[in-house]
Amino acid sequence: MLPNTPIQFEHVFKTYSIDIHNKSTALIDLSFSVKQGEVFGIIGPNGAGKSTALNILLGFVFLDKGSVTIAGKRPNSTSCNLEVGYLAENPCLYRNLTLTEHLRFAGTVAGYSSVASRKRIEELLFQVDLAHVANKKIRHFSKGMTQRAALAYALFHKPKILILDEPMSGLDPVGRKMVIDIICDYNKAGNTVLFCSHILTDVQRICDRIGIMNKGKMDQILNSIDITDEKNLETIFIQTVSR
Ligand SMILES: Nc1ncnc2c1ncn2[C@@H]1O[C@H](COP(=O)(O)OP(=O)(O)OP(=O)(O)O)[C@@H](O)[C@H]1O
Repeated sequence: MLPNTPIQFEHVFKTYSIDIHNKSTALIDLSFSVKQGEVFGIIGPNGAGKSTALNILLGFVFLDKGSVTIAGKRPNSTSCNLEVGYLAENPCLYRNLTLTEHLRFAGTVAGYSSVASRKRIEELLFQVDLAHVANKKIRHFSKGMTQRAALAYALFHKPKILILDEPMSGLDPVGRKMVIDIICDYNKAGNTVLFCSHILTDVQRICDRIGIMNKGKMDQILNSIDITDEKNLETIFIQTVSR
């Protein structure tokens, strides 16, 4: 069972050292939480600290001060990794392996038997609509197909929490819709989603709550239900980041 607050940032600070004299401040007192079963979208201008926040949550980057929990545990602990799926902005799949080979590997890592793994692969190929290219090498995939393949890989172990960095970037409208539908289906099954994106239309369409990050902190959190249309979100965004 996941806690009611599967993701929590409390007063998180992060500064990168660029060289011996220069530092770059990414997060300044970042606090927010994501509730069980919601889709939470983070938007914000370039350099606001969105990727740094996700990287800390996944344990790729260490925070300087504050605390972060995911699935009630410290980032990157073995028990929390079983609950978490992650899709990077530019997923690193092996160009010379097929999608089936990737998924079989995910099954082995997740401890599935070969029979259970075969069944799960079939389900996922159907879900991401890639059964027809299951045995093609990833290097022959388009950007949209690669994104869906990576999503299948991230979902293999049925994580309760899905983290996505710019999941729709670079996709055409059909590819975007497919990825959005997969995320929405996954959420309807009771799972929690946190993602960051620059595409306000998509954020508006799929999120329960939207956090606007600016200059390393969470400036405000909006309930999607209170935003009448996409223009409205754009206006709030621009007002927030130009303060
Ligand atoms: N590895 C790094 N080394 C040094 N500085 C970094 C590093 N990663 C990020 N930064 C700095 O931290 C700040 C926040 O960057 P971050 O990538 O988290 O922002 P972002 O909101 O994800 O931006 P974008 O929308 O452009 O992806 C920026 O000033 C950036 O230059």
